[in-house]
Amino acid sequence: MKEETKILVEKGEMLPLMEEFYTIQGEGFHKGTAAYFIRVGGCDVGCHWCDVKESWNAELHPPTAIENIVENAAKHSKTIVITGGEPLTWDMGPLTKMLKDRGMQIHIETSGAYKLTGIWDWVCLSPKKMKLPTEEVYRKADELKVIVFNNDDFRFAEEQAAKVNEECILYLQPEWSKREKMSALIVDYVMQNPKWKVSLQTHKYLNIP
Ligand SMILES: C[S@@+](CC[C@H](N)C(=O)[O-])C[C@H]1O[C@@H](n2cnc3c(N)ncnc32)[C@H](O)[C@@H]1O
Ligand SMILES: Nc1nc2[nH]cc(C(=O)O)c2c(=O)[nH]1
Ligand code: SF4
Ligand SMILES: [Mg+2]
Repeated sequence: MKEETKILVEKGEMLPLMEEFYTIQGEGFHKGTAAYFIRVGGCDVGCHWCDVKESWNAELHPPTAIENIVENAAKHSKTIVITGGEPLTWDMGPLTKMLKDRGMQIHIETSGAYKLTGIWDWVCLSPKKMKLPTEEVYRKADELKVIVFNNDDFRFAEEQAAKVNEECILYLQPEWSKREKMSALIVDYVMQNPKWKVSLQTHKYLNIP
């Protein structure tokens, strides 16, 4: 990478862009809502069941000027979801400011493992055992979305729920490869513990991105 590009990426003025697509938010509180997704490359959290491992290596994704990202997004939707990879690997300040200046609603999908940068209308925190969220993101999370891969994830979910703010909406989402077994367990758990709600990856059932 050219030195010049590296500096712009460090400042958050260019970002390694994996893909961008207009679709329906499949998960969590805003499921069913049309939104433009910006998927930024780079993540070293290392979830073994991650459904987008191609995003991990930032070097495989072209550094892209945020002006170009914003221009494309503006053509499609007022609701923007920034995901990855782990978007908080990078300084989200410049991108989110530019999107806000264009009057957009901006949501983030994050593990919360790194410093929370950027201006957000909605923070979806999906904590991971290997790299726990920062204290700030627990305070700012609008929804907590815990992925359930095995029984221990119910314990982990309660531990994480104890750390988020009072208004945060609590979701349990089955890990996709275990969806049959875990969906049944989640249904029972939510009926026993109704502060939780079920979240499914509805876009996968709809066969959309
Ligand atoms: C691919 S991640 C990218 C954003 C960020 N790194 C994170 O983990 O929140 C987007 C969302 O998909 C969830 N996810 C990833 N792989 C999954 C799987 N196999 N089954 C269910 N949810 C999954 C993550 O927990 C997260 O909520
Ligand atoms: N439709 C759709 N909804 C999503 N919600 C969160 C996603 C993500 O990968 O961050 C995602 C995704 O990849 N597609
Ligand atoms: S934190 Fe997100 S992108 Fe990174 S490995 Fe885990 S699910 Fe995948
Ligand atoms: Mg996804």
